[in-house]
Amino acid sequence: METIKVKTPSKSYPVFIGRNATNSLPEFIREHFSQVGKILIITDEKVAGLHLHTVKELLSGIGIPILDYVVPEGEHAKTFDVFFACQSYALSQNLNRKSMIIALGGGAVGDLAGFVAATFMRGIPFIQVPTTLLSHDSAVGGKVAINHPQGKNMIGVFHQPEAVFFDLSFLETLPPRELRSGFAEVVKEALIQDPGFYSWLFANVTRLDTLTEEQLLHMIKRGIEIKAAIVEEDEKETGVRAYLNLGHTLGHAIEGLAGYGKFSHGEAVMIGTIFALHLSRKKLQLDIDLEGFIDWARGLGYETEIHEGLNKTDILSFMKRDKKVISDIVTFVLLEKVGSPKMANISDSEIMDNLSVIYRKN
Ligand SMILES: NC(=O)c1ccc[n+]([C@@H]2O[C@H](COP(=O)([O-])OP(=O)(O)OC[C@H]3O[C@@H](n4cnc5c(N)ncnc54)[C@H](O)[C@@H]3O)[C@@H](O)[C@H]2O)c1
Ligand SMILES: O=C(O)C(=O)C[C@@H](O)[C@H](O)[C@H](O)COP(=O)(O)O
Ligand SMILES: [Zn+2]
Repeated sequence: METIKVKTPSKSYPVFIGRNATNSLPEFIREHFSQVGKILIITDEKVAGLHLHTVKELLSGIGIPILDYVVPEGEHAKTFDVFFACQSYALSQNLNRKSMIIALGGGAVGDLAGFVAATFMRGIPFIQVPTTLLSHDSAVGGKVAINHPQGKNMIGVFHQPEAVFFDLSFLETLPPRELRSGFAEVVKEALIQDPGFYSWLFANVTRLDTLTEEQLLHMIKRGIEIKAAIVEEDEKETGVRAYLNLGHTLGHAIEGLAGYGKFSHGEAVMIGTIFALHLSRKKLQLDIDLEGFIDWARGLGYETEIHEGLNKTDILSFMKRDKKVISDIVTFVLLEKVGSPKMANISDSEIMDNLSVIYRKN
């Protein structure tokens, strides 16, 4: 099993990665959280059917009552109503400040359960047990949130987990579309920080359905190392952490405007990344074979364009509420080189002019 240590000003914690990494969860809780009175596992309907019994079985011998609360899948979990229902359930089961939450699922579950943990009685500990490729990104770094109809992750806090157990065996049940969604965040991490890793991905990953466990482990580990290093330097996003938002300015707008679920998070981020690469070429003379990148993305099954139903004016208005906006100017993460990101203010008219590159031509 691989272990990566994350050290932020508010908390240091381990990330365990490997097949059956969750086998070490009972021992970790016994060793570090023996005083915990109750554990609440928050998971979604799909993951509950697939993996909840395994985790509950593992924890059955630790002598702490284990409860579970099952929420809807995907972005449907990141709503105020579901958040409130989790709090109500926790109160009805007499959880208190000596309780702990386990987030079992993908990024949506992790974001929701982490926010429930951060706010229940002003904050209790939680452990991330990610089950998607994407959640190598979401489980690390402590951004936890729910959505508002006006934007993604608008209501949230920073609340670091006590540990992350990334069990590769859970990925075996992941549908191809979810693998694709997660791979977009791997590409993002490579683009912002590691040209060698990016070249490796570009040369070696031409299909997502034939990835070996060794390849998956490599990309999850390297992705987490990159994320952890950035979060260690800037836990609360006052500076470099914003680089992890490459592709997200437009990505969040596409996700939100199309209706959550139409594009998965990673699918939308991939289109946002293509737009950011296009702007980077134009504004910062980024030397990249963008057409080759787009062909690669298409070959992996990504949509690389959007249709007229998502109109430019709505996209711009949505992006005006992005958390990186400064004095009403939309700020994008661009690249000077692969591995060298830079923040850039882009005027509304420039955004409108350039958005045409991501519209379907016929
Ligand atoms: N906090 C952060 O730093 C951060 C980083 C990246 C993304 N995010 C958020 O994460 C979310 C996207 O993450 P995600 O794609 O993992 O979300 P998700 O939790 O919605 O999972 C995607 C789908 O896969 C299913 N699933 C999960 N694990 C499975 C498994 N092992 N086998 C079969 N099906 C499984 C889920 O039920 C769901 O339908 C978005 O809300 C995004 O905003 C947060
Ligand atoms: O950890 C971060 O910082 C990120 O930006 C990671 C992103 O992949 C993730 O989607 C995050 O939730 C976006 O945050 P937001 O602040 O733009 O809502
Ligand atoms: Zn993301």
